[in-house]
Amino acid sequence: MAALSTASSLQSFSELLAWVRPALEATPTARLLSLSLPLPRLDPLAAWGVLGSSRDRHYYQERPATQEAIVAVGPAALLELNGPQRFQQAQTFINACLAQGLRLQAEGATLGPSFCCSFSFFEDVAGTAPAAPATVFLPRWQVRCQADRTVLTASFAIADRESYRQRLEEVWQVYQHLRAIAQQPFQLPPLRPNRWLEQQSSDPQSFRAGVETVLAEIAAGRLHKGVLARCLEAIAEFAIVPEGVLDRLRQRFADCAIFSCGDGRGSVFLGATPERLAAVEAGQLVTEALAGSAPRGETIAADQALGQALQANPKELQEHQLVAQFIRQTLQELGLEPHLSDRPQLRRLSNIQHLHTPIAAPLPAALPLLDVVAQLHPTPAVAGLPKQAAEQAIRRLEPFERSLYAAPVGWVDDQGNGEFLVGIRSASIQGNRVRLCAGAGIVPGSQPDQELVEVDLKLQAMLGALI
Ligand SMILES: C=C(O[C@@H]1C=C(C(=O)O)C=C[C@H]1O)C(=O)O
Repeated sequence: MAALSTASSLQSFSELLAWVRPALEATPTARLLSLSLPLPRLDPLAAWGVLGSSRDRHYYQERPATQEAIVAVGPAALLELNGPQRFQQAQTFINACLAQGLRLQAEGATLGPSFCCSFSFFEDVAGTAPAAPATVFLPRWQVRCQADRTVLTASFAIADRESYRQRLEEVWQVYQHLRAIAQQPFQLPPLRPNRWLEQQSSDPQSFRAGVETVLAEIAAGRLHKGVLARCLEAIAEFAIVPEGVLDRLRQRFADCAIFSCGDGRGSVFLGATPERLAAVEAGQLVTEALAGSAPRGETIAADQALGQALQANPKELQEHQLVAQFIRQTLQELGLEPHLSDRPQLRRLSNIQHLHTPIAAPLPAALPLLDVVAQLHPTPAVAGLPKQAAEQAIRRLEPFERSLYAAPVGWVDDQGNGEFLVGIRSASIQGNRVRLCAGAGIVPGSQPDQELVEVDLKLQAMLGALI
């Protein structure tokens, strides 16, 4: 296991070297070094501009409402994999990296390295899909922001006992650069005006027919709930700038989690999701049921009426309860004791409102977050119930590959803390081409036309933020 030492505030490169060298000498087995240094508060998008760009392999996550963010750029260690054991294999890789790693934290830098992960919706994906079914990487550069602290963590392989000096010089330079930009207000460079040249959505008639088929499967007792999505593809005149999209998303959807995953090969999957699959902090697991939707009203009175109608609508309540019960049961099967209220609250986003039940459970240290993610994904909020029959219906009825849509993206750190989001309200970007998916839950009483309206509302909100 890695040693952990601290250094009081570092003023110069020679102090950094004098701190790291003896620690490395005392740990001859270390193959990876992670170095954490304290920073003043800074804008995560500004930090990204120093560490690299959306063209690099990256994971970006920001919650504007709580001022939490993680910016992770470039791989110091990377694994791409597929198959039914992908969550467990990702955890094995993380354990192996931690076992070979030496982690050093300077005073005030009490946040360690994180491993950033993305998993596709299904365990295997078509050969043409841009994303690997599972990716986990230890970032070369990471800035983590919390309300009370900001920390740079640089990680790199130690090839031999001499070459680390050059890496350390680079770390020192980046550290100085980040400290300097923290003093300045941040603004993205102006983006050139862009426009859509072409837009094409999957056939609305085949979506309606899919909804009818799911309703027939429910009537026949093969399904309790299904979730069907539509896909929209668009081509813009110029390449879409992911940093610009994220900046817009964080302004428009400040109460959501803004995220971006890039494979460093030209594909970026980003979005503003209201849905957290699972998070762990200090031994507490937090998850939620989010299902059941209504539009926002034009006036306060109309909005409240829509919200109250949503909370009293038996069809929406059933759709929601199936999700809450599934999560409760899954956590209980993992030996946990989840707490949740019987009545869902309202979660109001700028364009839509949902039924929402927060769920929490103490999590023993022996149970990693990824084990919980493996059991929860896909919840009936994005797949349906029973899981297997719902997944088969999706494969049969959706005329496109879900890829990363509605799948888990997130991170876990060296202390077992972390967060996985559900990758909805999202888009895949490749240069000037984008692909968006959005879905809706189908239960008895669902109307194909209404589901189509709900899905299109979700698609348009995302499309409008892309250029
Ligand atoms: C599937 C999506 O959203 C899910 C479906 C919802 C619903 O049907 O009411 C609500 C929230 C999400 O759990 C999506 O946005 O694509």
